[in-house]
Amino acid sequence: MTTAAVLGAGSWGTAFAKVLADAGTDVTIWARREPVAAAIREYGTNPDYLPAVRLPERVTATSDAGKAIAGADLVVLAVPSQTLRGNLADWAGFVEPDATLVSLMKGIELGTTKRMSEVIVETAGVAADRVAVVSGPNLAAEIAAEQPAATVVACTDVGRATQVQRAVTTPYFRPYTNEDMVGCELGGAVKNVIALAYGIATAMRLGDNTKATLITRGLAETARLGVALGADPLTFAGLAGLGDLVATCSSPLSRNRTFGEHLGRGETLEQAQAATRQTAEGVKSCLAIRDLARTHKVDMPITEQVELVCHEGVNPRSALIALMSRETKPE
Ligand SMILES: NC(=O)C1=CN([C@@H]2O[C@H](COP(=O)(O)OP(=O)(O)OC[C@H]3O[C@@H](n4cnc5c(N)ncnc54)[C@H](O)[C@@H]3O)[C@@H](O)[C@H]2O)C=CC1
Ligand SMILES: O=C(CO)COP(=O)(O)O
Repeated sequence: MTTAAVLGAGSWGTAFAKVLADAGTDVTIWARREPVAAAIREYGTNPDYLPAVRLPERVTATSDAGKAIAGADLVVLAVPSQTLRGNLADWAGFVEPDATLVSLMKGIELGTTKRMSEVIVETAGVAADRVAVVSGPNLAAEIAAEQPAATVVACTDVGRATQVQRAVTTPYFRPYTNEDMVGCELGGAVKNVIALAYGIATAMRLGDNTKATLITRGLAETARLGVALGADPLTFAGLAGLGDLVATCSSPLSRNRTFGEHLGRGETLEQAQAATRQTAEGVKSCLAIRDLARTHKVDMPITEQVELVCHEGVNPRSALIALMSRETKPE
């Protein structure tokens, strides 16, 4: 019998706790705010993030992270990428010696340009093969509504990947295992940046050819970076690559796409932040991904322009002109 702690009671942490419980795993969610933990315990709902979703009885919650983590076989991390290092420093001492740490996060750390699994290894002081990543086309609200979806569980230890796979297999959630951590994590992080570009294009009323071009060339630059960092190029054709990119770009549920729409309507970063509440990871990660690309001498023109629009106040129309006037080259 597997038990899990889910650290972070946002949309994905909450929906993922439901998946675990529906697969037969006992789950304790850690919520930063006690009223959220109390509502999950008493009413079986998360009023702030997924108010319409009734959580299974196997799900409970606490605002005491130590209580959630102690005894858990799976420690699932579902906080914003940029807060992970600080959070995990407080939590690492509670993690059981053979527990698997599972990252749900889709971001790259600012300053260090590290992937989330690297931050986990460093901060929790665990071997890299104890860390798994779950990534795929998994919009939280759709999963919580039990709309059929698939995902990837990546881990260099195939046994652990299979254990996590088993712990999250339900009639509506179908996980595949994969050993390519780098590819899965980059696919998840970079698609958020491309979804910002897609949202900008949507608000500018650009057509389907433009949007298909953004998806395709966005995937090309993601794969270029991935290959430079040792990923398997085939991963980018899979669920954690193309699958997640298409879901995020095409869905009005995506926070990154929605954030991009605000920018595309001419709002400043501050105005877009004020108008949106949940985590849009691409806004910060675009800086770290741009830095990573420059370090590895990888050309990522869409990411460069998204960063300029987000953080340098560049007008979306100028960004579009810059992309379209680049030197022509073979595909
Ligand atoms: N929502 C979705 O559909 C999906 C999200 N993800 C990824 O999952 C990760 C978590 O995202 P969501 O749950 O969607 O975010 P969210 O914005 O819904 O919730 C974030 C949670 O983190 C908490 N939080 C905020 N600042 C914190 C801090 N300083 N310390 C500790 N906790 C803090 C919030 O209270 C909230 O419970 C992100 O990396 C996201 O990219 C991945 C797949 C699907
Ligand atoms: O990662 C996601 C879907 O797989 C969710 O995307 P957003 O964070 O843009 O909502």
